[in-house]
Amino acid sequence: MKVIEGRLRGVRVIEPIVIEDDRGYFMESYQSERYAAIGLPEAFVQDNHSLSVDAGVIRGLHYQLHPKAQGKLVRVTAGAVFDVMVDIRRGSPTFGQWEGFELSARNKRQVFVPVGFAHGFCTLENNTEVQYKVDQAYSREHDRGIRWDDPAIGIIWPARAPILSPKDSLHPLLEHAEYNFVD
Ligand SMILES: Cc1cn([C@H]2C[C@H](O)[C@@H](COP(=O)(O)OP(=O)(O)O[C@H]3O[C@@H](C)C(=O)[C@@H](O)[C@H]3O)O2)c(=O)[nH]c1=O
Repeated sequence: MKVIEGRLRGVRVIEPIVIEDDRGYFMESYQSERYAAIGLPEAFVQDNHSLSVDAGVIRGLHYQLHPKAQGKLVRVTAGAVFDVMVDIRRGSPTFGQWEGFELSARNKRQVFVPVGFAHGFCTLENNTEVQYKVDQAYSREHDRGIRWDDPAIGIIWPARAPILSPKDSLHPLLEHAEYNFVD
């Protein structure tokens, strides 16, 4: 597999080896020893799967506070997204900066989003399915968000009038958000 380091420290893009034959293809989408060897968590404890019916849906920017902070291994199994992560580790030289990657069912890329990042994505196609592994279970009390369009972050999203959940349209700006990650 090919591993590309992100610009923001700890972010990784993984391109699995895809073995094609007359029937289609086979790939190992996760293998604990190999993924741990490139710096990912030893164990993931929950798998998530979401469907967004429309292109132009933005989900994010989400994170869980310590002690329930999550690392996430994200991939797309139908459709495509622009996947974004924002560094919110206090003291990080890249604090407040973002990075984004296109993930699709076609390119089979995976992104690892470490603890200390807010994460979100914008769907690029109808009926997009995102699947991701997390290394801490969901905790509603620790779940937090930052506004997708915070001008201080300045994410260039591929949608002008995105479709948002009511919750996601009400998140605070980064300067008012609660987070407890230290670099
Ligand atoms: C994330 C999550 C949500 N839920 C519930 C809460 C709610 O009733 C329903 C939908 O939740 P949300 O609106 O938060 O779902 P969604 O907006 O898809 O949230 C996800 O967004 C992406 C960008 C992430 O990074 C994920 O970690 C997660 O925060 O599912 C769980 O039961 N377990 C979970 O792990």
